[in-house]
Amino acid sequence: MKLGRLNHIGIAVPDIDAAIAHYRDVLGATDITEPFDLPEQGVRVCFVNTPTQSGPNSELHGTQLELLAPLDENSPVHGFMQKNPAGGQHHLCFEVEDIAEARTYFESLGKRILGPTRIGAHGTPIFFLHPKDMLGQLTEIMETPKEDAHWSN
Ligand SMILES: CC[C@H](C(=O)O)C(=O)SCCNC(=O)CCNC(=O)[C@H](O)C(C)(C)COP(=O)(O)OP(=O)(O)OC[C@H]1O[C@@H](n2cnc3c(N)ncnc32)[C@H](O)[C@@H]1OP(=O)(O)O
Ligand SMILES: [Co+2]
Repeated sequence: MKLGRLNHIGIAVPDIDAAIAHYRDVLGATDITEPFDLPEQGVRVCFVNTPTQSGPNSELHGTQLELLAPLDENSPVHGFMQKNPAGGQHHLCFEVEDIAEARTYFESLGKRILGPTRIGAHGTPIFFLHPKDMLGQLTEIMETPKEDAHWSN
């Protein structure tokens, strides 16, 4: 399996509107998407796109932050928020060419895969690897979008 780009950094937050105001007003983010609910994933989510090195007006954005708030106590983020009420870095998401091949690969290594492969917030297949098997880092694996989606308002 070949590791692809770091697609996004997942950040859990208690209040997504307050978090948007923080990234906009404190950190000066200019490319933040409207938040939306993903009930099947138990989260409310939005993306903060940072500019590329070539400046904020280029077509492709730089590193993307995925802000996540739990929808209810059944959310997979709920337990994390209980332990980290202020929120914080939640997961890393790496891209791969072929999600099925990647799933077989990690299974062959005995890594715990959390739930079925499903469509994530970027509209492509994802799965998660247990943090205890990944040096304490909850790791999302995502199939590379066929054309790089530019997430903006
Ligand atoms: C909308 C899709 C979007 C996308 O990109 O497309 C997303 O990224 S959605 C993101 C939210 N969804 C998920 O995170 C799904 C996978 N996560 C899970 O299944 C759970 O969160 C799980 C199993 C990782 C943890 O669940 P929970 O906290 O309820 O279980 P435990 O308390 O038993 O935790 C076990 C153990 O792991 C530690 N832990 C929990 N979360 C994290 C984390 N984010 N990073 C590192 N470690 C984590 C927790 O502290 C426990 O450790 P212990 O030493 O036993 O206390
Ligand atoms: Co994610």
